[in-house]
Amino acid sequence: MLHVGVIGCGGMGRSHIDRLTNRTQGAEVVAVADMVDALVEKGAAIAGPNCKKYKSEADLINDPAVDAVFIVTPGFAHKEALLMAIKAGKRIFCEKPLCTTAEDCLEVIDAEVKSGKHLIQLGFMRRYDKGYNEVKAALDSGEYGSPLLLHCTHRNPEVPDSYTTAMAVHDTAIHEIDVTHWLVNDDFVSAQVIMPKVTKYAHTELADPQLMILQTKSGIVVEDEVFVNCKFGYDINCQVVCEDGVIEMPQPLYPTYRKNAQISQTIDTDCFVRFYGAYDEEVQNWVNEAAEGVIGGPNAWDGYLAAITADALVRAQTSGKVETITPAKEKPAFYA
Ligand SMILES: NC(=O)C1=CN([C@@H]2O[C@H](COP(=O)(O)OP(=O)(O)OC[C@H]3O[C@@H](n4cnc5c(N)ncnc54)[C@H](O)[C@@H]3O)[C@@H](O)[C@H]2O)C=CC1
Ligand SMILES: O=C1[C@@H](O)[C@H](O)[C@@H](O)[C@H](O)[C@H]1O
Repeated sequence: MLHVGVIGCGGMGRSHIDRLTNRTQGAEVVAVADMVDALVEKGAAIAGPNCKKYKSEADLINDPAVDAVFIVTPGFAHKEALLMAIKAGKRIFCEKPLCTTAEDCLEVIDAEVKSGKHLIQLGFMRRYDKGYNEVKAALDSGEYGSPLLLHCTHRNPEVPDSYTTAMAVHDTAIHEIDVTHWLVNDDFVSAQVIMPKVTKYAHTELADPQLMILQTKSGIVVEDEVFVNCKFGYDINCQVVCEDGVIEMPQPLYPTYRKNAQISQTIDTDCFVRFYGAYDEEVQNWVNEAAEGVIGGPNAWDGYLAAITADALVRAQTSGKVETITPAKEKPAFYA
């Protein structure tokens, strides 16, 4: 049994506590931590009566009863917890993003490499989604030829007032940055953002929607419409245009209804429902792989590549220019 401590008992943290407790084999949440007492209580209540409660993440990480930690705090708080958990030699599942700056990601990478152990998996759950995996299998079969162009949409019904223009990149498009680089197995070299007319539903400071354009080393173009006040639902699409055909990611299966001369079908309204199966799959895999001491999913280097791509997109939001993406160092052999 893998004894897990979960840091951060907000929306995503409680979702992972429930997943680890009720839908994952081979793991038990033995401790939770949050700065807010009421949230510690809520998180522990999901895990059960034996769960330890901490206010300090350091105390949870250094508890010898904790074999592995889940870091589910906001991105800006990840670095400190990651460095502490690496130092303690704990297996880590860290929600996206790895860190909010590329420099911080490199510091974490250096610490992991120095530890000599593969410890960190990142919460890029789309790599575990059935639909994306079907697209990947079709691409890898070679039957459709080389991918040339990807059309993606990432639409959320709404966002809180605290959501900023840069978060459209760091918090939202970061999923397409990772999953499309994984789908086509190529790294991004340039980034551009086009700002259309702003929706009347965006709060005053927010540019919404945004069209983000990325290009890979081999020339593949990914265009991603990020629209976080679309109002109608949580709508994720991905279409890959290849030399010998087009592959479109399937949508979740819901019945279609015919009434009053119209056809209708349900659209999910949040990521928790849309990617329910993917979150369960990523966590079960991470637990299974703990026995072998390997990290099979997205690792810290993937987190760094996503961070430098995100940084270029954020620069492009204000410059209006095509920004280049250059890693500050070669991929360490450790991540080969
Ligand atoms: N993979 C996915 O689709 C999703 C991932 N996320 C990620 O999950 C993480 C958490 O997001 P939410 O739960 O939505 O945020 P949230 O703000 O609801 O919860 C974060 C919690 O962390 C606590 N916290 C902050 N710093 C702390 C510290 N140093 N020690 C202990 N507790 C601390 C806060 O008190 C808060 O309760 C973020 O990295 C976010 O990007 C969130 C939603 C979906
Ligand atoms: O990760 C997530 C949120 O943090 C983010 O705010 C949303 O835009 C994404 O759709 C969701 O998957």
